[in-house]
Amino acid sequence: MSEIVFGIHAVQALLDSDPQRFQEVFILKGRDDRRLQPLIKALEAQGIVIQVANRQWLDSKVEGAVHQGIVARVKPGRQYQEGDLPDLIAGLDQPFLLILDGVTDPHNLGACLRSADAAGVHAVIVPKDRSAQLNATAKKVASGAAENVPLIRVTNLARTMRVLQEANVWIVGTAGEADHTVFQSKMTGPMALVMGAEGEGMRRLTREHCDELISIPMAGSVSSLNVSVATGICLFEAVRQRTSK
Ligand SMILES: C[S@@+](CC[C@H](N)C(=O)[O-])C[C@H]1O[C@@H](n2cnc3c(N)ncnc32)[C@H](O)[C@@H]1O
Repeated sequence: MSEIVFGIHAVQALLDSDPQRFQEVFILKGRDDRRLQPLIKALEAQGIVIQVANRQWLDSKVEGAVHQGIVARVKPGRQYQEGDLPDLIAGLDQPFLLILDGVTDPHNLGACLRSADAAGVHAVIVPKDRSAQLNATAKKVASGAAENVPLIRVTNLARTMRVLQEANVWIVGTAGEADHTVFQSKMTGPMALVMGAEGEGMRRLTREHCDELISIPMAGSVSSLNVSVATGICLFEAVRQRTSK
């Protein structure tokens, strides 16, 4: 079994975090740019096999995404299971979690993972039957974050939310119409932020299981933000609060 990782940042991030996972790397024939060269050198220094491939072959490996002239075949990373969640939380002082209730676009999943990683989120939770796959595109957009942040797929999201609440995790849902804004919310303790689907937002049951609903104030004519943008705003407001003395 192997997975594909592509793009300069994603390959670099995996090399930094877990070089043992590389099986082989393919670079575009004739590609000789300044951004790729240091990465090739670093890969070679780790003894990783590098081969040259033509554009058509590389394109065929990445589902039409932009590979920036580099595609790696790697061993699968650690897969987290639903049963890992209680242990993961138990080991944390102040759990900081992100729940994506129905984000189905791999670009959005990747962008949310990237923001989650940057914000120091301990795990991202998604419903098994209602989420984008962590495919090559999501990993590329995540820019290495997919290798770092545990992604946990759960069968019944409402049940998982109850488990989190029993562990004293405060669950903050997001909805454009909520009266309380993200800037008024207190996000300093153990918490899980819940984001909704691209089209319909959070499901009714998910919404009902939230302890609090917050909105991001919208000043213009558009009624909502892209889910990954909204994720970044809410996570970093939480980071601001959690890190200010
Ligand atoms: C494109 S929006 C969904 C819009 C949907 N029509 C709704 O009413 O929720 C996707 C997700 O991004 C987040 N989001 C976008 N704009 C937001 C805002 N102004 N306030 C809070 N959350 C927002 C929410 O998590 C939402 O479920």
